[in-house]
Amino acid sequence: MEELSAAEPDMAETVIATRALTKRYRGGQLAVDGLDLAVPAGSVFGFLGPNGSGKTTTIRMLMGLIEPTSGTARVLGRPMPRAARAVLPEVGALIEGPALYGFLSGRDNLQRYDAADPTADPRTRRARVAYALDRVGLTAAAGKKAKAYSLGMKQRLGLAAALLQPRRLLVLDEPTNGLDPQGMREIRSLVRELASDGTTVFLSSHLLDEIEQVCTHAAVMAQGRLITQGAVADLAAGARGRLVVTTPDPGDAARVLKEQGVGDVVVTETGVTAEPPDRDRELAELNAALVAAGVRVRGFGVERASLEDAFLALTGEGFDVAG
Ligand SMILES: Nc1ncnc2c1ncn2[C@@H]1O[C@H](COP(=O)(O)OP(=O)(O)OP(=O)(O)O)[C@@H](O)[C@H]1O
Repeated sequence: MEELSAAEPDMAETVIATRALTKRYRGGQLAVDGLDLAVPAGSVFGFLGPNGSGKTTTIRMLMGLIEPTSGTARVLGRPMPRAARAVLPEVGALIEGPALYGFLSGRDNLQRYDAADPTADPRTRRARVAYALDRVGLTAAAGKKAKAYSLGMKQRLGLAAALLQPRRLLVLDEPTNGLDPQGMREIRSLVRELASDGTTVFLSSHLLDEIEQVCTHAAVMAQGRLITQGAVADLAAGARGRLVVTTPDPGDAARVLKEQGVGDVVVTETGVTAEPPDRDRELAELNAALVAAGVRVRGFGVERASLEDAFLALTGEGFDVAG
């Protein structure tokens, strides 16, 4: 039997699949360059990249809002934009902030939204709206005018609109952009809840730690190209962690580690970090060498690699959140 290569994931289990997807804007800007994306069913998939890396352009192609210059995109197994009519009713999307009427209450906004859907039965509208409000925790504030909502509440109302119908896939473009930490937490826990019901969630973000906290899978973009994708745990495991020594004697600690041949020794506020040795035995020896040299070691160990470490290892540069 022929084996499937990594570039040909099992379509049945892949909710979003693109092949060499490319977008060159009229001005000549190559915004997305040969993208092969594979989003597994049931995942919370983080689409990560600094501003301008091509995330929104990709999402707009996936939703059939713009045509790719070349390459293909399949969403829920169907080609986009050709099958947009059949596919989009099963996709809830929150792109570039929700369009809301500030003078209407949250509830009335949802009523209007639901009424605009020709497939939505007016007799069950009230129940659908009540359910969606409850889902995003806005029942108590449903009667307030949307213009009085905080940014986080507006964002949740936008999500409620996406949840009026049962969806197999949710596509959220920077859902926590501009929110305060509390608002970000609310959206994150909502995303987790939705995912636990089996909905695949595809969300873009320029925040590494956000992806790490909420996503099972991720793809990393830079300048229109895919750098890597896969399970978050695997991505992070691909990078080595850091040796972290907590000590009030960082200068001495750094000197001893360098003498022991340890690479990339960096003095921090609380001690020293460095490249970890390859074997555990060497780790114990390093600790012994520090103590023998009179360094007061308060903490010593290897910290698990983060997605940021993985990104650094892949690109050789920091993740520039400002783009
Ligand atoms: N309509 C357009 N016409 C021409 N160039 C565009 C257009 N939209 C985006 N671009 C350019 O394409 C590149 C990718 O932009 P895109 O918005 O897809 O990135 P992004 O990762 O979503 O960033 P952001 O988070 O800032 O939206 C950028 O260089 C941008 O300037």
